[in-house]
Amino acid sequence: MSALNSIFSPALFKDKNVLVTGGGSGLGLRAAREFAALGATVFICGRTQEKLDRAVKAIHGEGGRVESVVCDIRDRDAVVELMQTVSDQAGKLDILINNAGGQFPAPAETISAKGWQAVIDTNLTGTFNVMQAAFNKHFRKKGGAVVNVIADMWQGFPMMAHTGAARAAVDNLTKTLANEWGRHGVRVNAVAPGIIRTSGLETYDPAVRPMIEEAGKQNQAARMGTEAEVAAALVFLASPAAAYITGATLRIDGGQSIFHPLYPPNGERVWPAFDDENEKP
Ligand SMILES: CCC/C=C/C(=O)SCCNC(=O)CCNC(=O)[C@H](O)C(C)(C)COP(=O)([O-])OP(=O)([O-])OC[C@H]1O[C@@H](n2cnc3c(N)ncnc32)[C@H](O)[C@@H]1OP(=O)([O-])[O-]
Ligand SMILES: NC(=O)C1=CN([C@@H]2O[C@H](COP(=O)(O)OP(=O)(O)OC[C@H]3O[C@@H](n4cnc5c(N)ncnc54)[C@H](OP(=O)(O)O)[C@@H]3O)[C@@H](O)[C@H]2O)C=CC1
Repeated sequence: MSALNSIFSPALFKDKNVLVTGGGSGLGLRAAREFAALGATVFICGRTQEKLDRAVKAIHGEGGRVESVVCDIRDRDAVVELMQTVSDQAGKLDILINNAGGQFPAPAETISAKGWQAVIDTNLTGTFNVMQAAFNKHFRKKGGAVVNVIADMWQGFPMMAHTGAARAAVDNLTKTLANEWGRHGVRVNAVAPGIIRTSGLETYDPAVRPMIEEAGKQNQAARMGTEAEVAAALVFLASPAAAYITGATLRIDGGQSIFHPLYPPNGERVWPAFDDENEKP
C-alpha cells in the first residue's frame, strides 16, 4: 500500500473507520484512497452509484478496505440511515471527512431562489446533517474527529455568493461544535482549499474555465493546488498528531487568501525596488 508515497506511518489508521462524504470523486476520492492506504476501513457516500462503484474498484485495486453508500446529504433521514449502515457494517465511526459539496458560478443578481437553496442545502445544511447524525450515533459516547472541507472565502467569494455564505457558516459551525462537543472527546476542524485541480472543476461551464485557470495562479506558489496536498491536510487533522487542535480552519491555498497589494502574487512588487543582493540579511 505505498502507491501514494504518503509521508504518514502506514498503520496510522489501523482499526479506524472513516466516512468520506463525496468520496466518489476529486478531493474526497483522493482522501478516501489515502485513509485506506493508511490502514482505515473507509466508507464513501455520494448521490451517484456509478461514481461510487468506480471509486470502490480503484481503492480495492490498491488493496484498501472500502464500502459505499448512496446518500444525498441534504436528506436528513438518509443521513441517519447512513450512520446506521456504518454501525451495522463496522460497529463504530472514528473519523468524518465532510467533503461533499459544490456550487455553480454565477453573478449574485442572477442566482434563482432554487439555485440559492440548492447550494445552501448542500454545503451548509447537508454538512450539518452529517455532523449531527455522526455525533448522535457514534461520537457522543466514544469521541471522534471531524474535518469539514470549506473554501477560500476570506475576502468574499465573487461569482459564488451562495457558497461563500455557506462555507463561512461552516467555518463558524466548526468552532461552535468544537466547543459543544469537546467534552465528548470530539475534535472539529476544517480545511479551506484555494483552487485545486480536481475532476470537480471540469463540471464547470467551459466559458468560465479560463478564468479559473488564471485565478489558480494568483498565489505565492503560482499554481493550482493538488488533490494530494488537500488530502495530506485532512489526514493530519484527523490523526493523533492533531490531538491538541480543534476549532481550527487550515487554509490550503498557496497564500491566495493572504493576498497583499504590496506583494502581489505575480512577483511584481509595488514596494520600492530592492535588488535581491540588497535584500539578503
Ligand atoms: C473557483 C473554484 C473554487 C471551487 C471549486 C469547486 O468547488 S469544484 C467542485 C465542483 N463540484 C460541484 O460543484 C459538484 C456538485 N454541484 C452540484 O451538484 C450543483 O452545483 C448543486 C450544488 C447546485 C446541486 O444541485 P442539484 O443536485 O440540486 O441539481 P440541480 O442541477 O437540480 O440544480 C438546482 C438548481 O440550481 C440552479 N443551478 C444549477 N446549476 C446552475 C448553473 N450552472 N447556473 C445557474 N443556476 C444553476 C438551478 O436553479 C437549478 O434548478 P433548475 O433551474 O435547473 O430547476
Ligand atoms: N476543487 C476546488 O478548487 C475546490 C473544492 N472545494 C470543495 O471541495 C469539495 C470536493 O470538491 P471536488 O473534489 O473539487 O469536486 P467533486 O465535484 O469531484 O466532488 C464533490 C463530491 O460531492 C458529492 N456530492 C455533491 N453533492 C452531494 C450531495 N448533496 N450529497 C452527497 N454527495 C454529494 C459529489 O458526488 P455526486 O455528484 O455523485 O453526489 C462528488 O463526489 C467540495 O465541497 C468542493 O466544493 C472547495 C474549494 C476549492
